[in-house]
Amino acid sequence: MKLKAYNDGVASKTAQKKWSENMTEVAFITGAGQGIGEAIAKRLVQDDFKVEIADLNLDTAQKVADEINHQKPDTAFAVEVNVAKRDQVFDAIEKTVAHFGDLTVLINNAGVAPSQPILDVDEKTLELADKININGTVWGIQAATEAFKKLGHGGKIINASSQAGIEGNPNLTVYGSTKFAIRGITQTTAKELAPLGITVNAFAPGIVKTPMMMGIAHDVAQEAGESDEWGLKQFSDGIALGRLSEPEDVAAGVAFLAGPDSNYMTGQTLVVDGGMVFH
Ligand SMILES: NC(=O)C1=CN([C@@H]2O[C@H](COP(=O)(O)OP(=O)(O)OC[C@H]3O[C@@H](n4cnc5c(N)ncnc54)[C@H](O)[C@@H]3O)[C@@H](O)[C@H]2O)C=CC1
Ligand SMILES: CC(=O)C(C)=O
Repeated sequence: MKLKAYNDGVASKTAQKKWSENMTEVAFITGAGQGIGEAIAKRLVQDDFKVEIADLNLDTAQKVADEINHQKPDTAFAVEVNVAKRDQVFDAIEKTVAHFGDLTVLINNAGVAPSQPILDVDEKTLELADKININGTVWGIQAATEAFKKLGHGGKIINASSQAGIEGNPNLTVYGSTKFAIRGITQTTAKELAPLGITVNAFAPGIVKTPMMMGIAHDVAQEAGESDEWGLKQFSDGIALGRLSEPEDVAAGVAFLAGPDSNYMTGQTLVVDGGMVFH
């Protein structure tokens, strides 16, 4: 009975309709003011999406939106949001629907990545990472689900995990635990929301050239008294494809999850890491 409900939900008429009638796709992307989120926004606009550039930093979000609108007018809109705050996430998603008239995809991309040896882990760091990476994802899923229900159609939710959420990385106990949690949240909500025609998937990047990764490499290097270059090498050695990831590599995987070719996928984590972890 339950299985049937899941299957009916994923293949529901509303969800199918949304992705087969060439209607406007609208994606809300958190942490889109820089790095991977920015690349996702730019890629989705190429794929004919309208995009909400949601970030804690309104200046960078506005800059990304301006760049996109300059290339393709009226396709991007910036909004300030702290994903750790439930009310702000709901407000920002309501603003998106008010601005674009719809919401079809949520990308919970915003995150922070503290790096500390286990004995240095403190309450404040653990709580902050959980609030942003885990709670922020839950608030996003709730707010998008409410919006999809009000709009009368299904939708797609895509969450940022990491290779560090599939295999443990030294010094990343705090960060890695949040990224393991994202895969759990993705699986449970995929089952729970399938009857509403909502799919939930995650993406797991490897070592991506963004300000976040440069910060982690720096912290690890400081800890060992080595150079930043050495720090980066600790993470980049062992990538089968022999190069670090560009944000655009990840955006291509996310575009697949956001588009119709992934309609029969839910609860999965797409690893885009150049061959680091194999599961
Ligand atoms: N860079 C990498 O190598 C990898 C990154 N990831 C994940 O990909 C996602 C994006 O990472 P990057 O682009 O590298 O990070 P980044 O640090 O370069 O950019 C993150 C963006 O999120 C925003 N942000 C931070 N806290 C926020 C909050 N409370 N509310 C709203 N926005 C907030 C920041 O202002 C920034 O614009 C993260 O979830 C990260 O954990 C996963 C695997 C590897
Ligand atoms: C930042 C990150 O997700 C790593 C190192 O896997």
